[in-house]
Amino acid sequence: MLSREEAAGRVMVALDYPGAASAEALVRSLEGIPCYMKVGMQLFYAAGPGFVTELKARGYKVFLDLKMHDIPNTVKGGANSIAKLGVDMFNVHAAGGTAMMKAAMEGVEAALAAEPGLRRPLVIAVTQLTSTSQAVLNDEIGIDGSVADAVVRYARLAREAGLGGVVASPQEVRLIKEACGPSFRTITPGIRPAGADIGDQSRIMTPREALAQGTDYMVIGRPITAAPSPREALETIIEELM
Ligand SMILES: O=C(O)c1cc(=O)[nH]c(=O)n1[C@@H]1O[C@H](COP(=O)(O)O)[C@@H](O)[C@H]1O
Repeated sequence: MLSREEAAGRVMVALDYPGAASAEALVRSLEGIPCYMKVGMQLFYAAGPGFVTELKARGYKVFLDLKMHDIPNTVKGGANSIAKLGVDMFNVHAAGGTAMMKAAMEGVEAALAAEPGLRRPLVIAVTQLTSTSQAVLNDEIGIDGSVADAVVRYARLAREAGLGGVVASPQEVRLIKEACGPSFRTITPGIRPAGADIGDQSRIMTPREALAQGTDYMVIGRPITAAPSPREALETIIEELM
């Protein structure tokens, strides 16, 4: 059983908006609910780091979702810059390999060494995007085997590189925890309350199902942001988790 506060803390609201004004309106509509805020590419590329530091200054937990995937030296520099923003969590693509993920950790360590007192962010790796189906993985991308196998392989790499968790669908949470241990965090998008539009997601579960799998955090965007009342939609999800 989760308390209301614990349940809210498991939800990461995806602020997928074209600019600061619309994102700010959503943040204001959820005021007082202790959920995580996720800033992704659309908002970050438009509003910049100022929006992130502003959320932190107002006491929000922030997941900066920029999914870095580049050569190790570049990712090290990117991770260094992100760590200096004081975010709680950020991600890279596990497909960049162990050297790239280790470089991300080095970038964080360098930032912490340069600025003692900086918050240590949890660095996580994206495994297989939750929009990727089994058929797309095998027939289009050309990776053989099951999605779950690919996800677990990436999760093991991320753990070996010293990362704290992975992004995957809730359908793979149990296998990830088995392979990497209970304290290795799972962050799961692909969350759809019963009856909600699936949209471009492929590997989905309801909030309650995802929680039952043992997920640590669930990333939820449109089921909240596109609802007539985002606050009511979030409250309903929180109730479902309690
Ligand atoms: O890293 C992510 O957050 C992410 C990884 C992934 O595999 N799938 C995925 O949907 N996401 C993000 O999670 C959010 C899901 O949004 P909705 O589909 O609107 O609930 C979006 O902001 C995506 O960018």
